[in-house]
Amino acid sequence: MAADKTPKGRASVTDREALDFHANGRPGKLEITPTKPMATQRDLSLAYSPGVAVPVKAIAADPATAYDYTTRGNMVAVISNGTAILGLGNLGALASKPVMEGKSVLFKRFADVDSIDLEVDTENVDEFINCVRYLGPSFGGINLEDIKAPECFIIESRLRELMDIPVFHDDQHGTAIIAAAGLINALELTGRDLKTTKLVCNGAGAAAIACIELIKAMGFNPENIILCDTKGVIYQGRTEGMNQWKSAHAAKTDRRSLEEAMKGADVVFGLSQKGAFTDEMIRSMADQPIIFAMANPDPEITPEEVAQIRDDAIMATGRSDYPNQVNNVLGFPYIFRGALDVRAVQINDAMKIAAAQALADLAREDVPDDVAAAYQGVRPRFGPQYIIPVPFDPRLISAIPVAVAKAAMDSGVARRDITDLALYGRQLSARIDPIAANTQDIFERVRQYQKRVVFAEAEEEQVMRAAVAYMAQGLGTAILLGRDDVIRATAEKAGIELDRPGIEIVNARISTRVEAYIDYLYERLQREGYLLRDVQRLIHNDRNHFAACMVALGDADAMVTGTTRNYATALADVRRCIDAKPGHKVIGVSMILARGRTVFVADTAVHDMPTADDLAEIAIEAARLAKRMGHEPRVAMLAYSTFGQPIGERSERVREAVKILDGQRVDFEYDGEMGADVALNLERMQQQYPFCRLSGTANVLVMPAIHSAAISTRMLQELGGSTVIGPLLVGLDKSVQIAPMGAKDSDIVNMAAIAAYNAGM
Ligand SMILES: NC(=O)C1=CN([C@@H]2O[C@H](COP(=O)(O)OP(=O)(O)OC[C@H]3O[C@@H](n4cnc5c(N)ncnc54)[C@H](OP(=O)(O)O)[C@@H]3O)[C@@H](O)[C@H]2O)C=CC1
Ligand SMILES: CC(=O)C(=O)O
Ligand SMILES: [Mg+2]
Repeated sequence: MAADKTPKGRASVTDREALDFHANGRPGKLEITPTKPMATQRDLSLAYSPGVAVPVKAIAADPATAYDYTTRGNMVAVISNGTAILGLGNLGALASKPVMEGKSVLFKRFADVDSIDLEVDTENVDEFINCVRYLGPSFGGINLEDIKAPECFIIESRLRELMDIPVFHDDQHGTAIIAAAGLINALELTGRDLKTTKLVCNGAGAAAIACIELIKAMGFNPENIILCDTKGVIYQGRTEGMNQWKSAHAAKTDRRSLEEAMKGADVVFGLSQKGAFTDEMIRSMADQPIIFAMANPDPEITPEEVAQIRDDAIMATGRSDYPNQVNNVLGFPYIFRGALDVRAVQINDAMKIAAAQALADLAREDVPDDVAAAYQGVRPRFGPQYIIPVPFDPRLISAIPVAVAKAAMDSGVARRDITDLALYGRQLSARIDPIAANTQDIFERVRQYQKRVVFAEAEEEQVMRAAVAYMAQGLGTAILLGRDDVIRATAEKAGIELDRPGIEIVNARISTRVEAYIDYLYERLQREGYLLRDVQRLIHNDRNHFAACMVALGDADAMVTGTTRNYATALADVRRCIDAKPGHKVIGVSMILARGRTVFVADTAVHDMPTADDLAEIAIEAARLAKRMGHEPRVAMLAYSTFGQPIGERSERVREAVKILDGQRVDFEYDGEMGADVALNLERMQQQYPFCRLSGTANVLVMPAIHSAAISTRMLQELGGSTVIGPLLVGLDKSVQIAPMGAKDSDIVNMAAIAAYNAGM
C-alpha cells in the first residue's frame, strides 16, 4: 500500500502501518476497566443491587455528591458529527471515530482524565444540541471535536447556555491556546510587538475564528489581521460565502487574494488545507516571518519547502514529526484536568489565556531528559526550532492545569477551591507517573528537612540538570562536585543557570577539607595495602571517594553517584570510605511498581550467592526499607520450590534462612521457601498452603541469589507494565545512592531524594 507522503516525500508512517496499528489486538484504541474489585458475591452486592441503591438516594438528595460516588468528576465526552475531520472535510460521524477515540486516549494518557468518544450522526444543529444536552449528567465536561463552522459556533454557544459543565470546542479554543502560546514566543524571538505585528490567517472556520478572537483578546491589534477563506480575503462589504462570524473579523483592505494579503505579512496562520501556501507567498512575507501551517494531517506548506525558499522563518506545523508542533493535544487534556479539579462551570477566556501563557513560559525553561528523548536525543533549547513544549514533556501535567485552575478560581467560575496550588501541581505529576505516585510522601518529607546532597559526577550534564532540579523542586541544597571551570563551561553550553541559592559548587582540588579527608581515609586504609600517596590520589582525583568522605565527615548529608561507572566499581569506591551501619548488612533493593502494587526485591546488588545467614539478614534489611518507605512488610523467601516441593539442594539454603529467622524475634511477617507464583497470588497461597503465615500477598521478595534477582527485575523492566526503581543501596552507615549508569536526570533526582530521605528525617 502507498505511503502517506507529504508533498516533499517525507513518509513518517505508511498507510499499512496506520491500519495495522488500529486493527491489531483489540480493534480501536481504548477499553474500559473496572476500578473496584468484582470478584466476589459481596463485591456484586456493593457494586450493584442492593448496595448501589445507597449512592442513588444520596445523589437524588444532593446532586453534588455525584462527584463523590460516580465517575462524573473525572469523565469527559469527546463528541463529533464528523463534519470537519481534521483537514479532511465532512466524512461523516462514523469515519470520525478513530480521531475521537484518539482524543479520548490522549485525555487519559496525558492527564488521567477518563474519556469516551460519542459520534452523533446528524448535521442538524438542533438535533445535535438536543442529543448532547441531555447527556449532561453523565459527564464532568464536554469536548466538542471536528464539527465544521459555522454550525460549531451555534452548537457550542447554545450548549454552554444549556449545560452547567464546561463545553469546549477543542478545534476552536484548544487550537487557539496553543497557537497563541507559540505566537507569544515567536514574537519574542523575532523582537516583535503584539500591537504592531501584521498577521494573515488562512481559513475562517472553527479553528481560525477562535485563534483570531483569542489573540485579539490578548491585545493583538484587530486592524493588523486579515482573514482569508476559499474565496480569498474577507473584506468589509464582501457578500459571497459570508456568515456573521466571518463578518465580525472582516478587514478594511483593498487586498483580495491570499497572495496579496501575505505580501509583507509578519505572521501567517494556516488553518485551512494541505498545500494552500505557495512558494511565492512565503517569499513575499516580511523578514523573519512566522509561519504556522497547522492543517492536519498535512500542512499548508512543509518545513522542507519553506527551507528551500528562505532560511529566516520560524516554522510550526500540527504534526509530531517536525519541530514546533502546534497541536491542540498540548491543551485539551490539561485544560480539562484543571477545569475538572475545581469543578469549573465553564472554560472562560481567563483560563484560556492562563493556559497559553503557561505553555509559552514552559518552552523557555531548560528541558529534562524525557524531552530530549522525544527529540531523538537532541536537547531542544528555546529558539526558532523550539517555541512550544513537546507533547511528551512530563512537566505539562503539573504546569498547565495549575494555571487553568487558578484562573478559574480567580475569575469566579470554580465550584471548588484548591488552596495549595504548589501541592496540587505535585499531586498532578503523581497521576500519570507511577514513580511520582509512590514517592510523593517521601518527596514531601524531603522538602521539609532540606538535606544537603552531594552530586559526585556534577561535571556530567545530566547530573548537573538533576542537581539543579533537586534544588528547583525545593528538595534541598545540591552540592555539585567537580572542577569549577569544567562545571561552569558545561553549564554554559547546556544553558543551565548555576548561580542560584541552594546550589553550591565544590572543587576537590582547592577544597580546604582535602587534608581532613586524606587523614580520615588513610586511617581507614593504611592496613589495607594503601600508602599515603595512594590515598592522596584517591581524594584528589576521584570524586566518589571525595564525595563519600564529605558524607562520612558530615560536610554533606547524602551522596548520589553512579552514572559514569558500573555499580560494583562505584560501590567499592564508597565502601572504602563508609562502613555498614552497626548491626546492618549492605544490600541492594529494587522497588517494582506494577498495576498499583509495590514490591521490594532483594538483594539485587551486593551478594552474589548468599548463605542462609546472609539471606536471613537480607530479609531483615529489606523489610526495614519497606517499612521506612511506608509499606508494612510481608516477606517471601523465594525459591523454585514451595514448602519442600520439589525437594532440591538449592532450596535448602532458603529453608535454612527461614529457620534462622524463626530463631530471631523479627517484627515482620515472613515465610518460605516459596515460588513467586505463590508469594504474589493470595488465592493460591491460601487455598494450597493454608498454613502459610503471610496475611496477604508478599511485598518483599528475597531472592535466593543475585542472578535470579537481576534476571527477574530486568525482565520486568523490559517487558513493560512495571516500573523499576533502584537498586536502592541500604545498610550503609551514611546515606549514599548509586544510580544506574547513564541514568536520566529525573531518575537521578529520585535517587537523590531517596538518599536525602535515608539521611534521617
Ligand atoms: N493543529 C491543530 O491543532 C489544529 C488544526 N486544525 C486544522 O485546521 C483546519 C481547519 O479545521 P476547522 O477550522 O476545524 O474546519 P472548518 O471546516 O470549521 O473550517 C475550514 C476553513 O478552512 C477554509 N478553507 C478550506 N480550504 C481552504 C483553502 N484552500 N484556502 C483557504 N481557506 C480554505 C474554509 O473556507 P470556507 O469558509 O470558504 O469554506 C473554512 O473557513 C484543518 O486542516 C484542521 O486539521 C484544526 C484544529 C486543530
Ligand atoms: C488536531 C485537530 O484537532 C484537528 O486537526 O482537527
Ligand atoms: Mg480537531
